[in-house]
Amino acid sequence: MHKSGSSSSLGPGGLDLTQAFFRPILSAAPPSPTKRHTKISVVGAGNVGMAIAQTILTQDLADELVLVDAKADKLLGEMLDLQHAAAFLPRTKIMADVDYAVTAGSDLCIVTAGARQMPGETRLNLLHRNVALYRSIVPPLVKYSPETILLIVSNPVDILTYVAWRLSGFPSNRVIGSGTNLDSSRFRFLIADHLDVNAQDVQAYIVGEHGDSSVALWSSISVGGVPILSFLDKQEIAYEKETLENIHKEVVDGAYEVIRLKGYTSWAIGYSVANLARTLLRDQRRIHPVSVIARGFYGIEDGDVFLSLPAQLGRSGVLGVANVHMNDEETHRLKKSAATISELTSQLEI
Ligand SMILES: NC(=O)C1=CN([C@@H]2O[C@H](COP(=O)(O)OP(=O)(O)OC[C@H]3O[C@@H](n4cnc5c(N)ncnc54)[C@H](O)[C@@H]3O)[C@@H](O)[C@H]2O)C=CC1
Ligand SMILES: CC(=O)C(=O)O
Repeated sequence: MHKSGSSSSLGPGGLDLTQAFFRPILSAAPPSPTKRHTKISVVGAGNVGMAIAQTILTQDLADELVLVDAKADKLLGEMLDLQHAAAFLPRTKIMADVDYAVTAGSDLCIVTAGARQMPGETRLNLLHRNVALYRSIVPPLVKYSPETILLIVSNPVDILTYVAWRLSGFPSNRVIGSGTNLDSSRFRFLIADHLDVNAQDVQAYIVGEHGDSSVALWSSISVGGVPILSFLDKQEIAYEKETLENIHKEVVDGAYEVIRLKGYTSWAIGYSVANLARTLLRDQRRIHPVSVIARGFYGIEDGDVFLSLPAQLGRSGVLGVANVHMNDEETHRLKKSAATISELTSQLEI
């Protein structure tokens, strides 16, 4: 099966309909493309893959969007359903196939395939099932797109980013996990809700594991450029540490709650990953908390552990890690989070 979204320009009897509708303008030079052609592949056409695909389409981030999944009928159905929205969307060629050849020449490959959590189950529980899948997913992506950036989403995302890095043989700047970009959005939403401000004016990071051992960086939070905790201290406005802990707990519990209620999470991760795709492919050089190789940063000395740090991203992938202020407690928690991931990573044979 190799299905494509392009319609043929040949009418009945081989008539070229393009020529019939449009007469070419007389021009000495052939028209030159105005922007670089961008191809994004999404592996896994489940809840998460499709939320990402639809956000990429509505935000006009790709010229070609490819879907790959193991289930041929589901894949074809999803492709047709998106193609049928063509009249309402920016022009994008949508293709789908179970064969990875369709992904050839991708600028960005986003991997969402894999088992997901059942209500109450942790992300780390999915590890062995999803490592097995990655052995059949990463090598063909690399074969067909040796220059691509791999953006890993399946859980446990930090360890699978390490697995993808090892299986791909890519330099570490081209293998990124969506990490706590999503947790940080949940965090910003909750802070904004408490203060009744716009979440886009809240600068706040969650770092470490995308999961239970994540770390909230309270000491560097600012709203509209005002550093919140030092402002409260200076104004002698009392706040309870417990209130802060509860907000972080709400972030950690957020995914469990959505999974309990609707069975899976999808919309927020769709926006989170589209946001990363924009920064990477449009070379925006923005800083995102995403899963990167962490050794050497913030006192982390554990092996080849991947976890989220505030990283600057651009067209070549990870450009660097920002030196955000952390107090001693935050640094300690980050190192503990690294140890949790490192222990599991070191048990894998890749
Ligand atoms: N990093 C993050 O922030 C988030 C990660 N996730 C993770 O994303 C993953 C996907 O979640 P959902 O889309 O809800 O699950 P889903 O069950 O709806 O979709 C998974 C898809 O993977 C496909 N698949 C399975 N094996 C495959 C293979 N070998 N090759 C190609 N496709 C294959 C399945 O056919 C299915 O369509 C899970 O691991 C979940 O935990 C979910 C939300 C947020
Ligand atoms: C499922 C998951 O990892 C999330 O929504 O955060």
